[in-house]
Amino acid sequence: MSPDVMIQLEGLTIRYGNFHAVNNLDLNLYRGELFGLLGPNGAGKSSTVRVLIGQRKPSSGRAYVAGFDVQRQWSDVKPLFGYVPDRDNHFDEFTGRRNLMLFAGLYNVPEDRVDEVLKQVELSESANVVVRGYSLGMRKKLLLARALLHQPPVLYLDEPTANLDVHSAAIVHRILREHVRMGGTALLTTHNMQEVEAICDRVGILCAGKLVALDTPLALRQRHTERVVDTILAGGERRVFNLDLDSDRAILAENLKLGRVGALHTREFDFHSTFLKLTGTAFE
Ligand SMILES: Nc1ncnc2c1ncn2[C@@H]1O[C@H](COP(=O)(O)OP(=O)(O)OP(=O)(O)O)[C@@H](O)[C@H]1O
Repeated sequence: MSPDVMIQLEGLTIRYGNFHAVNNLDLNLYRGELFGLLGPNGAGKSSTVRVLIGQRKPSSGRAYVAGFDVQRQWSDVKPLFGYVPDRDNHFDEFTGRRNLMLFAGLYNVPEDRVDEVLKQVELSESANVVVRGYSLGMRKKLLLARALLHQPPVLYLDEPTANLDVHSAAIVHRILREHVRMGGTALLTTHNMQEVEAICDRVGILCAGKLVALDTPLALRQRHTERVVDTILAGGERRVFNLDLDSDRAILAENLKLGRVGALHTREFDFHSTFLKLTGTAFE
């Protein structure tokens, strides 16, 4: 294994009964990489993460973190990651600080680290408020603070910015980018395509348990973008031309030559369109 590989999935297969939720997945994640695992509902993202956090055994195949086998060397793997689940499990009747103190005790982390992570996620002012009074966004940030406590090299995050306002989402993004800038690895699942384009170094798109795309968001967008222009022709007719089709290009050129194009707008295809195209065609 290359020293830069932090997480390695080898032929990972997860079955529920006869149903393949994840089917023979090979994937390497590197140090210093923020990786987005994408896919429609039911694609197998959470099942994959469940193996990595030790909640589920693979039906076949292997998962390694820093060269340690997740099944066979769990005690070496466990301290290497922090996990932000999609649903929180805080002690509601305790303050934010007390919640973190409990975990600091479990991880043998010095108490001043608690105030550091509270500051990092901008929860210092609410540290002494009971969690029952926290908003959904504050709860999520408290989960991230907990995952960061023991400064693990790997972070797994299940939809880390769901329910967060723009400001809080920006805080999470900044923390994740900082984590990978310092050589850490982050694996996040998300349905937010803007987030993917904004912060992910690479993405893998799962569809029905199989990897259908793996690259940088930009490369995927460039490779799969349809070049489409919307026009309004003389007489008010609206027409869409696909520049990847010879026939459409020829008709558009002819209309331009005859001065019949009143307005022309090139569509900006974003990563959202790329995702829909990749996941849609994968079912065909
Ligand atoms: N415990 C389980 N028992 C049976 N089937 C399951 C179980 N957990 C997941 N599945 C099925 O496995 C498939 C993959 O589920 P998984 O939760 O991994 O998908 P996902 O990509 O995380 O979806 P989402 O985006 O909705 O969270 C789905 O069809 C799901 O119904």
